[in-house]
Amino acid sequence: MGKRIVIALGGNALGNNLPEQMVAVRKTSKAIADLIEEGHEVVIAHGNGPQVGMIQEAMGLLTRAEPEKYIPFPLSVCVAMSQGYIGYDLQNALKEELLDRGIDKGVATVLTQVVVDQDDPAFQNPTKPIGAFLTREEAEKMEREHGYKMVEDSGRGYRRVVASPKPQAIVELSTISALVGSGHVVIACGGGGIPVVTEHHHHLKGAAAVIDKDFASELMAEHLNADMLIVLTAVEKVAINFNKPDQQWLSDLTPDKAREYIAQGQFAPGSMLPKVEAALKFAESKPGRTALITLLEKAKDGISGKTGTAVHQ
Ligand SMILES: Nc1ncnc2c1ncn2[C@@H]1O[C@H](COP(=O)(O)OP(=O)(O)O)[C@@H](O)[C@H]1O
Ligand SMILES: NC(=O)OP(=O)(O)O
Repeated sequence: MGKRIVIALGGNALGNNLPEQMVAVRKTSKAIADLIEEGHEVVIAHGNGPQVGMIQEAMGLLTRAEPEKYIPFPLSVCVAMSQGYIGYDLQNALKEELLDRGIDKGVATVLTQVVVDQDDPAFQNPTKPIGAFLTREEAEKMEREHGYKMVEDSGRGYRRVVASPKPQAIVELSTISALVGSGHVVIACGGGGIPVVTEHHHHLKGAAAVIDKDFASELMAEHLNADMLIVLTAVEKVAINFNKPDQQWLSDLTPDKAREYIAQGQFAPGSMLPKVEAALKFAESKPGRTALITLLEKAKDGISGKTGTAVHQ
């Protein structure tokens, strides 16, 4: 029987720049269309780390070059831009792939705002890596010239980090739910959602942050009463002792084991840790719910229990 599935697409599903993205979304669309063809209801969220960093960098260059002409763009607006252009590419590639298979379904991106708490301690402690991977020298230059906080990201180079508060509520949830309920394929909560804080008189104010898309996808999966949360990334399974001689790939993970491994520091912050935390939260949110972490091209096999790391009670 078809399941309701929320998919969180990682960086490798989108590429690092526009030409890479246009190629990547075609492959991504094939994997998603396979699930729709099998009768699953699919809701898609995606990351935006490289893209939002690039957009903010480009906007920063413009405003620094001609400060009398351009006003700096807030980070929340950069997140909105990243949702727009990734959603545009993804919805077109997926629509085309579905039509090629004779499936005529509406596919649309919902520009999504996600409420965060303005007192979230994350605002005082930036942890979310965005933008390109840099060398140590380049990172030190960024620190000196722009006052950015830079960190080493899982052995892949240095990246800027920004605040990443936890998602509290999805503003456009009822719209997303109505579209999904009437058979449309929805792309929502892109880049974790545009972070907003609530002010007086229903006013929403953009916040300088990038929400983790794994946590936003988890929240959306809970609220849409999804059966599965699938986090698609660059590894087929989650490992303990990752990249060490005694590395061990995990097929099944109970919430208790996940907590034990988290306490041991088995999962890198900013990369695998939020995925395992989101999977654990979803698995515990209601009996019968499963979260799966695997490769994009293994999504179909993962759903049928052949691969990936499944987190369930
Ligand atoms: N314990 C672990 N098991 C598997 N992968 C891990 C682990 N710790 C860190 N990683 C790294 O985390 C990466 C996934 O994080 P990241 O690339 O940030 O995600 P995304 O796909 O959302 O862009 C994997 O490709 C892997 O290199
Ligand atoms: N917003 C977000 O989580 O992006 P990445 O998945 O690219 O890090």
